[in-house]
Amino acid sequence: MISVADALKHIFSLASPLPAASVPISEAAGRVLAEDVVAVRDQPPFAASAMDGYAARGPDVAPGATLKVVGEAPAGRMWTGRIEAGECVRIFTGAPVPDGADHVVIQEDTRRTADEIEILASLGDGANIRPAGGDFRAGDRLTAPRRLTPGDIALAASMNAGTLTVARRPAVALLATGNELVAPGEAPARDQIVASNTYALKAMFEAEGADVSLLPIARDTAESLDLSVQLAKHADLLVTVGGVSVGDHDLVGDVTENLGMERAFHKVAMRPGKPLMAGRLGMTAMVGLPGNPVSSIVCGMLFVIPLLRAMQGLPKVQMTTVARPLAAELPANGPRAHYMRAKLGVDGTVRAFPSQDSSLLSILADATHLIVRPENDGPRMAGEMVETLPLWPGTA
Ligand SMILES: Nc1nc2c(c(=O)[nH]1)N[C@H]1C(S)=C(S)[C@@H](COP(=O)(O)OP(=O)(O)OC[C@H]3O[C@@H](n4cnc5c(N)ncnc54)[C@H](O)[C@@H]3O)O[C@H]1N2
Ligand code: MOO
Repeated sequence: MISVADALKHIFSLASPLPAASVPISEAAGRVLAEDVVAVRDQPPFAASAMDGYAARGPDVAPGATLKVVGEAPAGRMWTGRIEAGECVRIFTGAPVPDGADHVVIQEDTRRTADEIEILASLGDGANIRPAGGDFRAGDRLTAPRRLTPGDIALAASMNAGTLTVARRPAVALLATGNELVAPGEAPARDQIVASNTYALKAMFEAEGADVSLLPIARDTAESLDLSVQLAKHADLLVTVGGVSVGDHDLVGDVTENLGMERAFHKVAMRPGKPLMAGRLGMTAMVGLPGNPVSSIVCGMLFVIPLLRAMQGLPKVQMTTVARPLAAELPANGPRAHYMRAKLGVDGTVRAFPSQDSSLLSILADATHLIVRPENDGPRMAGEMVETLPLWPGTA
């Protein structure tokens, strides 16, 4: 059995970064940027008014002063004259500030008559002008690689990028295996259960930018598995669920090896997830997740998500953990790293659920975090800091 860190190294060696593609900016959120976006002009491109009011010259701006209104500058239509002493221009938020002006007096601080304004005693001390290039300059970059957040998209749009170069979405074929499984909504026989894992995994991988196709459930026969694996031939990644342990009906390893899989490893010193397997089948990377629902979801999170990120050009790093205090003591851990379902309390502590059986989805759904116990970690007291992984980012 290898360690979680070594298993992840092997998994990364299965990944080659996918080629880049160009997408309209309106479709780019959540994709991984493959090429820097470079600003072609300053933003704002001109000194712009930050308020609705009157643009004027600094020395003229004083309570009690009277200024002649000589023009109007709405956003999108600049006033091209030059403001002289004793003059002002009616201006609106976002409009270019006319030459000669270095102040915008907000309209609340003025009294307007037909073609004059009087500046009131309430005058504030702000110039209310956004300098040219105050946001970014021509040549500034939004650097790749990065997963594009809505904020990045707004910045790239502002840099005038109509299309962005992003990594192609990894094509993932997801395959549940087992005679006992039916799809949700179907009628299970008395000795059957409903497949659950692949639906969670599909959601997790899609949230990482993958294009996931759910293959029909394979039966525990070499023929059925063989056929299903063939269906995944054009995928970048095949993720199987179940059939990787040592039972007579656990055929995923044998079938994929007969089809030419170069195995990277089988079995990892972790709980849940011990029978994890990975390798390469031709051009397709393959990860064989254990069948128990929690095992597959934990392994999907620890290994497949970092792999999908690496395929999209992001750094090859493990999932980021956060240290949090324990709500209650934990006994010493054994020789396998343990990923314990836990709940974050309002006081910021994490409490492990008493049962950690890897079949219990009710506990997984109630959990917010996994507590990461390293191999042979000693007993831990309440209040001690432990590393945690958020289970469902974006929901807490
Ligand atoms: N003698 C041993 N038996 C087992 C070992 C072992 O080391 N020695 N390891 C155990 C561990 S740990 C795990 S995890 C499981 C994993 O085995 P498989 O990957 O071969 O998974 P299956 O046997 O096919 O299924 C296990 C369990 O999960 C249910 N399952 C499978 N797929 C799904 C699905 N898509 N949705 C919901 N539930 C699923 C399946 O019905 C079984 O109950 O092996 C242990 N055994
Ligand atoms: O470690 Mo297996 O992954 O529980 O149930």
